[in-house]
Amino acid sequence: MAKPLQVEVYNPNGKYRVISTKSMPGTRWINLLIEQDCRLEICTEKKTILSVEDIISLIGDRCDGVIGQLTEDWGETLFSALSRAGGKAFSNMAVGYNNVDVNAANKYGVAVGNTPGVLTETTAELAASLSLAAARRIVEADEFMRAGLYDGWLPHLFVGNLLKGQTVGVIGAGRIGSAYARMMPVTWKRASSMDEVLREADVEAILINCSRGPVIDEVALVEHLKANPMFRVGLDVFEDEPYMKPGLSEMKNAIVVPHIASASKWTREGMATLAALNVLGKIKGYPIWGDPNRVEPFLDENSPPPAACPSIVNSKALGLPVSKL
Ligand SMILES: O=C(O)[C@H](O)CO
Repeated sequence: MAKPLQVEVYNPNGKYRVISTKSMPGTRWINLLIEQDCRLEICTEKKTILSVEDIISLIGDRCDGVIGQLTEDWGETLFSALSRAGGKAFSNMAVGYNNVDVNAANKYGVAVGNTPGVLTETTAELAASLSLAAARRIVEADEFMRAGLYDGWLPHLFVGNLLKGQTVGVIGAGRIGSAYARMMPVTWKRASSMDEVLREADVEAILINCSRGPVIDEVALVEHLKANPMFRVGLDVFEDEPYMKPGLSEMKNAIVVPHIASASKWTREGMATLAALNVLGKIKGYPIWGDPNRVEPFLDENSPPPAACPSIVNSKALGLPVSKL
């Protein structure tokens, strides 16, 4: 029999059993759960990505809710295991939920939470940082310095692109894309189609992806980077994460970072709190918050959070009531 995974247990006599598949930033989310009579088990296994079998063993015979991560495969197998254990609540600690089969969750009556509203500015700041770093070749220049190659100023040394006054093309200008456009030292306007974005944008020579890896064909991108040394890319996410397609890591005109767009302390602690409150709210039978992007009341450390689930993506399918707060 497989060895049980290591867990850290809080409030062992709590009435509701909640699992978090990973340790998450901050402590408020832990306190909120234990104050509301939850026994919290946090998986402390060293491996980065837990398998479906690992999570089944964490769920065990009785489990009221699970807080999971975007690296996990939440499909039919896990939702049926959670349902068999009596659980009706799951939340991703992420705004994206492309790792979740929502239809399978609906089939087993499990609410699926996510964490919008708290990532917008943090993600936009990383996208802006990547744009500026790519335009001004900061990573290449840093590597050059550290390698001891700088032996004096030269007219051609690391010449990049000036962004001021250019037009940036944002494909998918929702909350994050719009915040990014406002941060950039460029002019911007709304376009009506992808073709118009590509026709009008000057910053086409720099491609930034802080959404999900599969929106870019990474093999084609590597070929394009090889053929066009002046084309630059800043990637936070990868087609086959955590792997990069062959050749990408050798490209000097690519900046690659490990999916850290939401990685500010405030945002990550907020995501943990929202994910915990999604699970807690469903366990307690609370209604669903009316506007999932208006999350401030849940994040105010000086007052108790509203008695509501901050964001449940399948609330309509499950017929869950909406909060009047
Ligand atoms: O979906 C999300 O929340 C982000 O990708 C995490 O950084």
